[in-house]
Amino acid sequence: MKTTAVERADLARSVLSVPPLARNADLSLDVEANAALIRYLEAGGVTTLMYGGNANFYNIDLAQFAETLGMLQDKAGADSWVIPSVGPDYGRAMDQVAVLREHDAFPTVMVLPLNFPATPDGVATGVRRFAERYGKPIVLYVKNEGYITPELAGKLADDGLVCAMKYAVVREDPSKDALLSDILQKVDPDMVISGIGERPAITHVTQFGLTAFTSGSVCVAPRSSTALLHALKRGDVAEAETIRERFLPLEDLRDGISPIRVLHDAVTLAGIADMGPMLPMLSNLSGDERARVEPVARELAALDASLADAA
Ligand SMILES: N[C@@H](CC=O)C(=O)O
Repeated sequence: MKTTAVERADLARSVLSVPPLARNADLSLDVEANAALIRYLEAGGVTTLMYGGNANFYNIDLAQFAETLGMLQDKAGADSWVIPSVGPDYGRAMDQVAVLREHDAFPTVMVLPLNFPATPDGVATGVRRFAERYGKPIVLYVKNEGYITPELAGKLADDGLVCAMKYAVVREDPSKDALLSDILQKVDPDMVISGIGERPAITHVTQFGLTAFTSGSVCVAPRSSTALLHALKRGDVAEAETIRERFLPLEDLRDGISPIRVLHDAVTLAGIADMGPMLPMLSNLSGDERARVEPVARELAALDASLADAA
């Protein structure tokens, strides 16, 4: 596992996968299933694993947070980079520093965005205090308009407290995004990652100059998502658009039902690894929903497997 400090080049090296977390029936960690998903991603060329929303780190308790860090350190490949998440609330994030000190190998963590009422000044202060206590620059996750101002985000970056920003404000038309434009006046685009999967990734990279993208559906189709990243890097937008199309049936289901729940069960239904039950406050798909997701997930995984066969 990568243990060295984050460099700009690290961000663009791989699609930043955002995997679900596999659990046994009693909600304990299913180590073998998590390892199987990690191996599936790595075999598809994905070496960055960010455990955040799709793994429901929002609701993980402190003991299982520690256990998960140990498991990820143990199961990630030698060249892989694992980014766990902390928060989303301030007190919990500060408490998690003690656990991170016992698992000091991780180069950074992402601070999850809080849905409870918050102010930009309060968020900037909370992130600053967390990063100072942690002692390493963090990944700032901007998911909503008004969460933090471009100026405050830029100040955190200038002060060396932020090594990357995950930008995930959903827009009807991602090419029209005044907030992102303003952020890029204050934060180096090399530090900013498109954070909403394959759908807006091409626009974010080609029009705004973002450095790479995060994806949940990469956990079903790692080769395809990696091919999309490579196409973008060599400027082949037409090829990138063609690859992106493959993801839209699953992304449509995710957006229509629940991005996190559909991904969790899609990994199971595609036969990649059994993710098991979801940690409260989330729950697995209904029978009807599973019936809609299964063929789509299987088709995407099969398409991805055909890329391996062709290689
Ligand atoms: N939310 C996006 C990207 C990850 O954060 C996804 O799940 O595809």
